[in-house]
Amino acid sequence: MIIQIYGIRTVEDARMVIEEGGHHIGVSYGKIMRTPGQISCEQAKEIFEGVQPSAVRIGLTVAEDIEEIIENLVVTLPDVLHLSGDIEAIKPDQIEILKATFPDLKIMQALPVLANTPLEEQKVMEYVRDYEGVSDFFLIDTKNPDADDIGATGLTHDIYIDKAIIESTSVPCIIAGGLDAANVADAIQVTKPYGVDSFTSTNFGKSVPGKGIKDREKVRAFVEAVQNAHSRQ
Ligand SMILES: O=C(O)c1ccccc1NCC(=O)[C@H](O)[C@H](O)COP(=O)(O)O
Repeated sequence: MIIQIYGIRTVEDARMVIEEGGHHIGVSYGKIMRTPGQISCEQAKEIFEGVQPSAVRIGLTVAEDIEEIIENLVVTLPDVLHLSGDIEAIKPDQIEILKATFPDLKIMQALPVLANTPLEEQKVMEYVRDYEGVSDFFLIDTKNPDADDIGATGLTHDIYIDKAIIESTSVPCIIAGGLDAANVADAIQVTKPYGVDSFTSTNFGKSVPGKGIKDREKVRAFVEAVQNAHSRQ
């Protein structure tokens, strides 16, 4: 079971997460500031170089301009590009261009799931069909209906929607959205995902600008909960 931890802003946090059992380290970056926790491309590059090759390095962008995404990728060179902006802004044929430009790059497309909304009233299954041909992974994540980007909400959604998606596609799916040490076992048992993701629940309560935000004790509790749930399967 892959464990992906987001919110990595320093090499120290990246190494700590890997020591505690994380497999994918998630870094939100960009030249143009688009999300509150985003770091620069140069900082992301330093983190990715500092952990190579012991983890899968995930670079997150919410940019909606393909030229901007390419310009940032040239600097950061992650193993996986996580597209977490408005899904309709980057079409599958533009992802083909990214894949042709960076042949070794894998794509993780975030799939937006709205909380408290039945599956039939959401477009997520349509997105699965449209994007499965160009995605190496899906991240099934909670979307705030008022935001363009997907994720980092700390909010759960109906895990039976994740189950339906996972059963409908051959693309490996990582589940996300308000997962924590207390609810992740149930989510694993119901959905049988390729992996699980955490951001909010593994952060310190308060963040200090320029410092790491990941709490070792919370990361450890999350990893232990995932490993225990996985060994019971
Ligand atoms: O990591 C970020 O800063 C970020 C910013 C904007 C959109 C998504 C972002 N992270 C994506 C992730 O994969 C989160 O870990 C995922 O959304 C789960 O977040 P949470 O529900 O807070 O655990």
